[in-house]
Amino acid sequence: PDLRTEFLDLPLANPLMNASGVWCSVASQLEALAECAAGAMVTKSCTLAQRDGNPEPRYRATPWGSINSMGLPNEGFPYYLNYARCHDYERKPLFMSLAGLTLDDNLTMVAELREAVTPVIMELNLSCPNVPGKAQVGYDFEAMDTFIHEIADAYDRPFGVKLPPYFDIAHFDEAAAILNAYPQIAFVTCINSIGNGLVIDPVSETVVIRPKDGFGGIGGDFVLPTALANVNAFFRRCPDKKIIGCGGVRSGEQVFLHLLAGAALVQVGTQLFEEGPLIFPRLLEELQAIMTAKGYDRITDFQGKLKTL
Ligand SMILES: O=C(O)c1[nH]c(=O)[nH]c(=O)c1I
Repeated sequence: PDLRTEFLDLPLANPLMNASGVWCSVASQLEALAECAAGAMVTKSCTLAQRDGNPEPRYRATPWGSINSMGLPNEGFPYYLNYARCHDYERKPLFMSLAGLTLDDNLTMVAELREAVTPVIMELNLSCPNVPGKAQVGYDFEAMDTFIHEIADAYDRPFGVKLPPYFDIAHFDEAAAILNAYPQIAFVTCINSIGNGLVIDPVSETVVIRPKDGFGGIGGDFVLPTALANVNAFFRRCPDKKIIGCGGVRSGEQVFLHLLAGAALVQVGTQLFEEGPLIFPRLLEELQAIMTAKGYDRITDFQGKLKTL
């Protein structure tokens, strides 16, 4: 079967990529992603200045997924802009994730990104749940509208937003209404981690990560139904936009489900953290096996064709 696809008029070898934050914080990791089998890649969300992030331990894998409260550690915007300038775009598209701590910081980064002659695709992260004292924009619809309005004005190209999971139909409706008011938003990445879960070790009777009394974003198997719901909810509500699926992918089957639910591309987070970039050839093989078994020759044969009862 043919796994080739395209995104914003760019050809991709396949619809897979990393989730922002995983295996993409420093040049050595970015170079590994550039060389691996994934069809695209994205950088760690960055702030204007370098950040150490939260105290460790701040990430833990569990049998059903992961919990993290990294706290937005990153090398700072100039570092990732420099990588974007050096990236080989013939090899695969590069997305750059921005997560400024304030609207002004985002506007400063966006203005500089606009001046930089690079075909990088901006993914605006509105959903970081782990910066103490910063409520995430994705759950404040007024702030979300303002952020997007100002950033769309300051930027001259299509871009996307990384959203948190929503759980109420009224919130899907309200968030989609905001996004649909901005044609410049070409894609929506659903979902970021499910914020502020709590993993407790029954033996030590202790939380498993240090920051925020053990509260952190949940990823992995546990979030798959919520991820698929958010992908499909925005796929139905934003017909003029692409949806990038993220959440709960550990095998070809979940890639297939995200594509069926309407995803154009599929990001891998927790399982990439655990397995490394060699997960991508495995996921591609497993996806191809599923397509062969079902008689699908290409992604468009089933993409977005989820059936209801
Ligand atoms: O704690 C983090 O760095 C982090 N962790 C997440 O789970 N999602 C995010 O968007 C971010 I910026």
